[in-house]
Order: sequence, then C-alpha cells, then structure tokens
Amino acid sequence: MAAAEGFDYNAIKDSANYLLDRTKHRPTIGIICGSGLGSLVDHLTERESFSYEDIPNFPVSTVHGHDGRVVFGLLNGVPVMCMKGRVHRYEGYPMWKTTVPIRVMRLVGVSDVIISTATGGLNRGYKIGDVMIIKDHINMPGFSGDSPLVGKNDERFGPRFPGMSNAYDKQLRQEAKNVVKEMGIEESVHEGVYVMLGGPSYETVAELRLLRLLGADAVGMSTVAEVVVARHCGMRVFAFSLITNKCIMDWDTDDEPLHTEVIAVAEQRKHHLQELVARMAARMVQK
Ligand SMILES: O=P(O)(O)O[C@H]1O[C@H](CO)[C@@H](O)[C@H]1O
Ligand SMILES: Nc1nc2[nH]cnc2c(=O)[nH]1
Repeated sequence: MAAAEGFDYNAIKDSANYLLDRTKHRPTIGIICGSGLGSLVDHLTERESFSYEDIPNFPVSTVHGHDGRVVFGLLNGVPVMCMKGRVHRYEGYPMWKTTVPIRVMRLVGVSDVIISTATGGLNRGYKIGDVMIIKDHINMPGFSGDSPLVGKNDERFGPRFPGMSNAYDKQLRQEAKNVVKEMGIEESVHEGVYVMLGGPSYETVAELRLLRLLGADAVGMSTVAEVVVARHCGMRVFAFSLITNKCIMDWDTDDEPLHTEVIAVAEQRKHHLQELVARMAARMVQK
C-alpha cells in the first residue's frame, strides 16, 4: 500500500544524503516553521538553503506563508536545520508524506525538534497574538485511521506501537516556561491542548463548540502528524502555537477566519517568537 512506500528507509536516506553532501552543518536541533513563521529562521548565520523541489523524494509546499526551503545555519551559534514551510494533508499529500521532512531530519542527525504552528484559539482566555505551549494533542484524523504510521513499520525508525502519553517533553515545557518568564511575556503565554483537523475549510460553529467540549484549547491543520512521527523515531519535541484568530463560537456573527490575517498576526509576533525559538534551541543543545 502507498503508506508503506512512503516510509521506505532508503528513499528517506537518499533525501538526507542529498543534504548531508551539500551542507557543512551537522545540526541536532530541527525547527519547523508554521504559517507565516518562516522569519523564525531569518537570523541564521552561515546559511545554506535548499529548495524542497530539488531534494529527492521531498514533498513541495503549495500554501501561502510556507516558502518550501530547508535552511541550515547557526542560530546564535547553535547549528540548526529548519523547514521554512511545511506541507499539509489538505494539499493532497497522504499523511505519511506530510511527515517525510521529520524522518529526513532524523537521518541527518537531528534529535530534538521545535515545531511551530498557527492556530485558532478555542480557549476563551486566549487572545490573538498569544502563544500556547503545546502540552498534548487530539489526533482527530488518527481517530479514523489516517495516521502517518499506517502501513508496514520499519524498526529502523521506531516501534510498531509507539506511546504518545509523553509526546511533548515535560522538561522542555518547563524550560519554555522559564524562558518566557525571562523574556517577561508570561502573561501572553499559556499551556494547552492542540487539536488537528484535516482542513482546509475552517470549522463551523458547532464543530468548534464540540472541540472545546473535548478539551482542546487551540485548533489547526498540522503539527500532530509531525509529532507522532518525531516521537516514533525517538526525537524530543517542543511545540508551540501562535493564536492567530479567535474561534467563532456563536451563531450570531458574520465573521470568518482569513488566512491573510493568520499570516499578518504571525508577522506582528515574529520578534518574540524568534527569541523564544533561539533561547529554546540554546537550552536544548546542552542536553
Ligand atoms: O499549522 P500551520 O502550517 O502553521 O498553518 C495553519 O494555518 C493554516 C490556515 O490558516 C493551516 O495550514 C493551519 O494548519
Ligand atoms: N483549523 C484551523 N486552523 C487554523 N489555523 C489558524 N487559524 C485556524 C483556525 O481557526 N482553524
């Protein structure tokens, strides 16, 4: 079946080797930039950048706000490998293909990943521009069997049945809380639960009310599959979401979420997020 093809070890190795043959960097930290958050890696020094289109077996980003480049470089002296743009299920890729970049990172030598994402805020205490440190997720597509791990398992990546109860590393979440305190932004930072839906339509009011009842604090169309694959192959995960819009929870409204607003909020908050990522990378590389 197609899903098994996607996790062909040698195909992923070819992608990793393409990059390793062309970059002098040997990073252990990976960064995935969410919608409009490509600027998280604007300040890398000694940059080496590769278009997704040129990397063998790599999926190509088609969404505004996702450049589609792998960027290596130093973030305040820390070697990092960055996905400037991700791919999503709704672009027409099977779930395994959306997570190919995570496996490529693993074979490049990345052990810790920082994942960022733009989300709608379900929690009524969250404001636009706030940050949510992700402490857990609800894998809605996974409920129906649409998992990136469907298909033949390759033990060289990880076990058939990986646990997910500690998907979002506790120590890294604590480090992140220390970092936001140092930065003096703790009032706009929360810890909560991310729910992934397939998209690309935004949610109805009834769906949003249901998601809130289920215990989700923010909703998006990515991240979860990446985290599942990162944990499957033994990586530590730190993930956060930017609240780019408030979910509309009552029927008496003409408002709709807009992707252009999602990108605009990301642009406004980029300086704090760049700093959060740089400080976390510096701490993660020490352990
Ligand atoms: O999760 P990222 O890629 O940050 O983007 C989020 O924003 C887009 C919708 O505006 C969707 O792709 C959703 O997942
Ligand atoms: N599903 C979903 N994804 C988003 N990404 C940014 N905002 C939203 C939202 O409101 N819903």
